[in-house]
Amino acid sequence: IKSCGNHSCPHPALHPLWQSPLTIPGGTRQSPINIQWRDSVYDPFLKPLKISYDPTTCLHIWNNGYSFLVEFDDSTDKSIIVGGPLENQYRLKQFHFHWGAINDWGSEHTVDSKFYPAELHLVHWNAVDYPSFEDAVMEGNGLAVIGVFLKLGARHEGLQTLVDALPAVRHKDTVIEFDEFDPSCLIPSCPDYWTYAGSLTTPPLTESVTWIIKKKPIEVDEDQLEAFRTLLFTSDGEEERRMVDNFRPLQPLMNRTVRSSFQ
Ligand SMILES: NS(=O)(=O)N=C1NCCCN1
Ligand SMILES: [Zn+2]
Repeated sequence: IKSCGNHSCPHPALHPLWQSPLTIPGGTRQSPINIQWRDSVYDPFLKPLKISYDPTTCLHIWNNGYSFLVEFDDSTDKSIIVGGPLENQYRLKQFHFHWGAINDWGSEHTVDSKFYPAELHLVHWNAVDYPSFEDAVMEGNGLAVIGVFLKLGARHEGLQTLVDALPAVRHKDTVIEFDEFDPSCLIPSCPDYWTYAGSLTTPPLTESVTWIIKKKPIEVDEDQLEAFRTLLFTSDGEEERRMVDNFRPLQPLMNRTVRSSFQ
């Protein structure tokens, strides 16, 4: 995607960078969506989600010009999730965040039309059926993304390890080694989640994601959210553009039902 040039940016949801021309033409299962709590359907056959991450699979943290992401060695089944709505196990590839310029918005999914100030995505791929992440990205059951909402509250000690590394990846395409991090510290212990069939929310926007959205948010403090907002979309030497409002507009639900794991 080209940078959006230097026009004044309208409301983030209208920002051309995230606008519909990039939606897969004829898309019937695009993400993100608004989760209307009362329209979600309790499914008693949904299993608890089982998460087992090995912190030694953590590789590096980098700024890819959309977000900052922590990438994992996905050459083995050391860091996986299984259960929940999933038919088999999925390998952790990376996690990243989406956030706003201010605390009134920033998440990609909304709950009863409420935005959270940020949202964490843990991206996994189906290594049982497909040989690589790149292959899985093209398949309807190729990916599973856990979404966790961030709300303003107490400081999150696990997140602080990440926040402390952000100045080193301030510019697009900067990377630092990052190891021994267990992202399960960022996932609420409450087992409740919603799940639905959707898509990636950044290119290639493919309709390959089983979304698992945790009902309970994690709490982070104002300084930690502000640290996200010190990152840049731009490379070193370019005119600085703050990395904020990196969330895609809500997409139509169309013929989909959101299931809940709880009553
Ligand atoms: N925000 S998202 O849906 O996770 N989008 C992604 N696009 C590229 C691969 C990883 N994830
Ligand atoms: Zn994301």
